[in-house]
Amino acid sequence: MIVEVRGLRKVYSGKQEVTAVDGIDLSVKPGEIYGLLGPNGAGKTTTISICTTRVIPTAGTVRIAGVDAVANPAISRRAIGVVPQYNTLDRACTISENIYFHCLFFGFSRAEAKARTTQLLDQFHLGERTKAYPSQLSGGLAQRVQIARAIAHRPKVLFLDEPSAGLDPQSRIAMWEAVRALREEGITVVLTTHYMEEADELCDRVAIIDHGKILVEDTPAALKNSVGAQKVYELHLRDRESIPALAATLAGYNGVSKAEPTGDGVRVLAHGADGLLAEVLAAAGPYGLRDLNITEASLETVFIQLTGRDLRE
Ligand SMILES: Nc1ncnc2c1ncn2[C@@H]1O[C@H](COP(=O)(O)OP(=O)(O)OP(=O)(O)O)[C@@H](O)[C@H]1O
Repeated sequence: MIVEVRGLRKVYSGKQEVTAVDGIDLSVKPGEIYGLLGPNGAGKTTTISICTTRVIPTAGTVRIAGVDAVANPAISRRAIGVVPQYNTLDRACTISENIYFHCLFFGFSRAEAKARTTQLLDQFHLGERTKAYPSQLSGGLAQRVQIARAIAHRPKVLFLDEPSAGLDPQSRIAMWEAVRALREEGITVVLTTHYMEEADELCDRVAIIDHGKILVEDTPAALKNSVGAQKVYELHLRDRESIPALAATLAGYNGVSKAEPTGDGVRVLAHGADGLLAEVLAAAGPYGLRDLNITEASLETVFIQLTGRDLRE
């Protein structure tokens, strides 16, 4: 395992103590893209900050490529690259200088730093903007420069904290492609996200995290399979008093793996029996069916099943 986290805890002290990370264990295999998926405040950033030596844990251990990151932060920093949640490019330097000085900082000679900078500018399609300053870049471009800079010293593991926060959909897809290319190069990637599509599309394995704990961890496909349904029907009803009765009726239908009351209706997890939708509609009609939303079972469905909450809440 290239990243091994055991019994990790972080309690922030202050007027009110906050337990941000509450006993996390995780193991990341070399060459995989590993995602921590969870809502805001789940403890993702704190976990990554400890792994990248920026926050000291209250308890627990982190080993990166075999090195104890808490006891030997300076050594383990050579093995990791970090792209934090916010743009940390040096605004007084050009794109090219940001990468070049990073290389010098990690002990490259001037000639090596120059060659590595040229190579990265080319690899990340930044060649036309080498003399631009960070303030002149779009969010997507700045993110690309941050990734290029983070891998300049050839780390084994790249940590990305919410890499697509604030990116438009096109830049997000470009970023996914850049991250997949890093996996091809043999770089292990650990990222945090609260976008279930991102975890699903990009990650080889995902840990769902909430209130500082990992609830489940597996491949996106296995996590979705665990729900035991392909489709989710969200029924919104006018007559709220009858919701429990309707949920109980629907739960007995052939092809329904679960039917549960929600605030204003019933959520039906269905595993694709022919004609089921028509039966559900017929049953819900008398209760004042206001709206129906049908989606594929997703990591969001997994999260809702585990916590009773929406990822976005
Ligand atoms: N420096 C700090 N001091 C006190 N509390 C903190 C500190 N940093 C984070 N927290 C709290 O710890 C909890 C976990 O925060 P963390 O940033 O790790 O979560 P997150 O899942 O990354 O969420 P986000 O995506 O919003 O950053 C939150 O309740 C947060 O308010």
